[in-house]
Amino acid sequence: MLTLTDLRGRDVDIAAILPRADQDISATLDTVAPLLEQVRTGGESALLDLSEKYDAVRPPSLRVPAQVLEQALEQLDPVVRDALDALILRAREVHNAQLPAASVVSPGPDAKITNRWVPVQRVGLYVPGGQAVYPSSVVMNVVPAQVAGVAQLAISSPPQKEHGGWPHPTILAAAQLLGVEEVYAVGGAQAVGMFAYGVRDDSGVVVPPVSLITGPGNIYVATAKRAVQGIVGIDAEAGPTEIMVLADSTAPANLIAADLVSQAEHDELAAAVLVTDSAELAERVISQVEERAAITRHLDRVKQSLAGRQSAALVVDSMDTAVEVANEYGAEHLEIMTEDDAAYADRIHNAGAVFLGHYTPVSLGDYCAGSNHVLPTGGAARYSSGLNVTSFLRSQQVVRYGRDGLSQVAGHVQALAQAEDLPAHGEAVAARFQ
Ligand SMILES: NC(=O)c1ccc[n+]([C@@H]2O[C@H](COP(=O)([O-])OP(=O)(O)OC[C@H]3O[C@@H](n4cnc5c(N)ncnc54)[C@H](O)[C@@H]3O)[C@@H](O)[C@H]2O)c1
Ligand SMILES: N[C@H](CO)Cc1c[nH]c[nH+]1
Ligand SMILES: [Zn+2]
Repeated sequence: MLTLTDLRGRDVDIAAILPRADQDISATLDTVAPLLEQVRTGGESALLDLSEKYDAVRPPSLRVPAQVLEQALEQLDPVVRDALDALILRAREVHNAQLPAASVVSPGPDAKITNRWVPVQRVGLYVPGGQAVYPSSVVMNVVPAQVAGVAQLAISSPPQKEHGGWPHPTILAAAQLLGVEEVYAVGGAQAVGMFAYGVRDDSGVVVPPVSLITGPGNIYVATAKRAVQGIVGIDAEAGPTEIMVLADSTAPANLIAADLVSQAEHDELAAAVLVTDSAELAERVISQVEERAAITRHLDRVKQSLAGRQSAALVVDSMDTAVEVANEYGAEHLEIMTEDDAAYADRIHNAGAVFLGHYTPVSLGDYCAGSNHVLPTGGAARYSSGLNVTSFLRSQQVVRYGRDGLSQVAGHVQALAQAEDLPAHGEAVAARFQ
């Protein structure tokens, strides 16, 4: 199932041997582009047709009525409600601390630059719901958006045949718990298209377009987000889940196996990777993974994920090489289980989030650590962050110089305008003193 790749003694190009799925975003663009075009040109009826095709149900309407949201919360299992309350509390505390402060700088006399943080006005939050149910992703999207001060939040999640064509009731209950009233029963690439282009009919706007789309999803969702980037902003490409465990010979094989299987159950395309300098540990992990995978509830998905090209146990010459591999891979989640986790963590540049020690499994971060579980995948952790409060803010500079302030630098502006052969720039300054 999980294959051992022994790289010891081999002089390899690390980037070339990294385990990655065959079906990535580039390979999926051809499938997703026509769906987006169908939504752009066909509006509401196209969205309903696509739900029928991909979710096997035509929802009663795009928007979920208020009473359906209210009823979902009323009927929510109290144990799940307690868990959601606990998650919301921790997530709010963590995300409140991320709010950046404004700065005011006077770089000279009679000169002031204010750097302020302005929330995006309207955002579309995607909550997955194809193979599993993700109320936790409601919280992970909504809490940072609310802390940032976003005025309009809209959620979209796939319609469910067993629930009358509405998104799963636990997702609706989580939305209601957080006070989000605008919820749509649309999934996949079509939901991304709906948010990006908006929907109009003869009587006017049905769904206003958003400025930013955030949230996780499968390969179709992540691909659609890449495709609409530029029309709208996106948080990051947060596609099929990845876990990499960086471990030395001191690590417990049973816990590593449990964590690899835990993330493999998300999706056939999920990636579970171990990188270690201990062949003996790798062999023990592989055998424990096999035992667990054989009896786990979603064994078909798990087996496909572990057998796919994206999953592997990599054995390398040294822990230095293991760190190099981890940085080159840029995992969504990187667990570190070594004799000195903090020291290894200091050497990690590229990872969506880092989980240290035996008591910090990724599934804790998925649900209740307080950290955000919407994280970049496919190597995007090299340049993107996990979802956070600043994902919903823009830095905006407000500039004010007075007459004295401008006169101090007028000569420099003239000199640079001449040097760039843009004399009208200099003349605009000179005009103030004529
Ligand atoms: N990176 C992160 O932060 C993060 C967090 C949570 C979950 N995830 C990932 O989210 C994903 C959830 O996936 P899911 O499938 O359960 O739900 P989903 O809501 O992401 O996807 C379901 C939608 O996919 C579309 N779809 C399915 N098959 C299709 C096809 N052949 N062609 C076009 N569209 C198709 C359908 O429209 C359906 O509504 C998993 O991959 C999981 O690993 C990632
Ligand atoms: N592991 C996922 C992030 O890739 C998040 C999640 C939600 N529910 C369970 N897990
Ligand atoms: Zn998970």
